[in-house]
Amino acid sequence: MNEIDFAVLGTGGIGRRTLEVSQHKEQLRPVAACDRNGIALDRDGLDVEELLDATEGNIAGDGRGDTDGPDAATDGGVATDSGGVKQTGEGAGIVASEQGEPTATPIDDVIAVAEDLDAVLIALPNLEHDFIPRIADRFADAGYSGVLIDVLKRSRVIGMLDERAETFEEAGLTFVCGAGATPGFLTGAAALAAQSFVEVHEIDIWWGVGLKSGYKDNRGTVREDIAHLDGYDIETARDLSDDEIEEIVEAHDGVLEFHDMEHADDVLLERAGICDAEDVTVGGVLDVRSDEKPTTTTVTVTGTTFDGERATNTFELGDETSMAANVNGPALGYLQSAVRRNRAGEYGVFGPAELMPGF
Ligand SMILES: NC(=O)c1ccc[n+]([C@@H]2O[C@H](COP(=O)([O-])OP(=O)(O)OC[C@H]3O[C@@H](n4cnc5c(N)ncnc54)[C@H](O)[C@@H]3O)[C@@H](O)[C@H]2O)c1
Repeated sequence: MNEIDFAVLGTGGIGRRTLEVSQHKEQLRPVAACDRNGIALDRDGLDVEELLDATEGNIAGDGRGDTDGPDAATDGGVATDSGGVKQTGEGAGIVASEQGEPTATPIDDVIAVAEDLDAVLIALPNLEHDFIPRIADRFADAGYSGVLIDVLKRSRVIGMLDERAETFEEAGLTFVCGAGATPGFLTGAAALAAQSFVEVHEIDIWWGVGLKSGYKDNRGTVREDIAHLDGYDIETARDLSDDEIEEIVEAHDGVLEFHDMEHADDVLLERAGICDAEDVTVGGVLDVRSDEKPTTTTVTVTGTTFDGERATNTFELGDETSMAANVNGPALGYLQSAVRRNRAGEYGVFGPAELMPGF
């Protein structure tokens, strides 16, 4: 496959690792990356190592994905150090890199060079449900006709993207939604595990993540997960200060357990025709004090075979595989498949249960 030039929107806990994992994929060339405060651009390929060094422990933002302002892209503000985040160089995030330029309009700046891009991976926080759909609108309005791919989690966003399918088709845009680990990798695994059956009764996704780098380096991820705890929702989670988040983590001794999460695995499996959304459950355990997984990530698919046997197929991840590996490997794998589809003239909205990721 020909080389793929891609951009990453958001270089926090996920986006930084996207860039790092892409270094292991010959055909992928990261040429643009932005965060809330800045943008790095190089048509010959970013110096990923330099960018990662400059942003180590130095992520611009508070995990909110601020959408204030007239064009709803960024507040252009400067992140503060309130969460104990080390600031290296001047300013926060990408602007600390030699390649970074400050900007008040990072997403617009990527859109301005989008005609040179084959794909754009969106690794932005998602505490406003229409944030990513609105970003997609802006790429489509600007005439972008490549791949957009996100790692968002919430079920209700998928419908908002589906509503835009016709617009994407007309624009020649291929959108892959929910293409991280869960939803994403594990949704795809469930779709594959379902193939033994003629009827699927139940799909259970149970994940374990150990993230010693904690809230300060994974702000969007931890803030959004807290929204699933009893007594919280995305509005209350969005309003929490960094200190309040650290207090919640402290109150749980660093281990947060979640049940019945609103993860889009359910609607993505339903739209792929595998089972009803209500037959899918997602839960898991996040340990922000240790890199060791607190529980093994498992997907179980229970169904009935054509000859009447009821059985459960199980897919399990190795405990040594990190969240960064299980989100970014698949996200880049789906990105490659999506570029193939796009080049073959297939446009619209796809979910991770509908295409196999490339390697
Ligand atoms: N599907 C999965 O399996 C999976 C797993 C983990 C995380 N995620 C999702 O990935 C997303 C990112 O999480 P994270 O922990 O990397 O977040 P983070 O807070 O560490 O990083 C977010 C990045 O986005 C940038 N940003 C925020 N608002 C912006 C704006 N308006 N314009 C430009 N840049 C902006 C920030 O500067 C930062 O670089 C979250 O939505 C999280 O839920 C998905």
